[in-house]
Amino acid sequence: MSVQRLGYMGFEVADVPAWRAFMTEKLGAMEASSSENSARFRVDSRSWRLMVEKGPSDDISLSGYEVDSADSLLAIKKRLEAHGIEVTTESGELAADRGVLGLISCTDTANTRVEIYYGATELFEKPFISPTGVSGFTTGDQGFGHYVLAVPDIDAALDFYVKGLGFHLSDIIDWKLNYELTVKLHFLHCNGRHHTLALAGLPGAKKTHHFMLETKHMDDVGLAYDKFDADGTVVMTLGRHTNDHMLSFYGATPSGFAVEYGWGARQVEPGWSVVRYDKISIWGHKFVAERDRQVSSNAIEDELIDIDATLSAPAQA
Ligand SMILES: Cc1cccc(O)c1O
Ligand SMILES: [Fe+2]
Repeated sequence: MSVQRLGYMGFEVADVPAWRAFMTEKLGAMEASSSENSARFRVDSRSWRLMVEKGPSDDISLSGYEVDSADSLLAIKKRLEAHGIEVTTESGELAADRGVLGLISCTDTANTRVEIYYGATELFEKPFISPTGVSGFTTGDQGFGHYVLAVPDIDAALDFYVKGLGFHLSDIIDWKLNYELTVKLHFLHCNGRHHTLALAGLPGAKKTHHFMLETKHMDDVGLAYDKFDADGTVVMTLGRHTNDHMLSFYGATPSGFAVEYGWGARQVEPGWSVVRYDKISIWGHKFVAERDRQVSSNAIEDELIDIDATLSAPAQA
């Protein structure tokens, strides 16, 4: 028994209002609930997929993995305990808070909380409607998206997620970040999504490198790209990945890590064989330096203002 799909994620963020605006106005997610210190968001028929709670870390607070039944939940609990991982059976109150029928939890080797549940809440009677008109997000059996974590001990993390939770390796990319630093990225799948989780052996200030949402139409990506470009928050330009062939860009979140917004990924098929890559992208995905971001959006803005001034100037006598 292994985890079946990524059901939800939680982030601890310093600025909840900024995240409420970011999730709805930039990513086109639907606000499910909010208070002064927390908010939850929908991207499909489920009652929620992303949660932010006020706190200083500006980093991942938990991941929530789904299994299909009470029996599966018991089976994964036994698998984890047999692997020496301590598992907590969570209270009915916390399960009710998550909107699930059964909930257990453990902690990964980088001290990140991992929840496993069955019986999430579907809200077909309250259809998902994107506030920015996103056509829809690719979720369902593939879970709601993917995320990349920087971990201090890659072998320990792989043992937890592969031997413990039952992930399978899709492929490896040796990502040459600069002349001195090449990071080995391990891409892991637990369903047809090419990767639900990627691990980088890279002790960093933050655990979260990015989380990813996949849209149903390519134009959803372009329309979102323009929003990030307009306020200078594109972190990596449009590009297409070598391994999952996703067309995507990366934008800055209010917490300093990135969001990847993509479309058109290929899935892991039966008989998939592990390969390796030297590049993360077939084309594109160029880092946008802070200076360039500001210049590009301001320059465009200035140009538009000049054009307006010209158009509105009184005709020369
Ligand atoms: C860095 C990176 C490389 C390949 C696929 C991804 O989704 C990704 O984020
Ligand atoms: Fe990604």
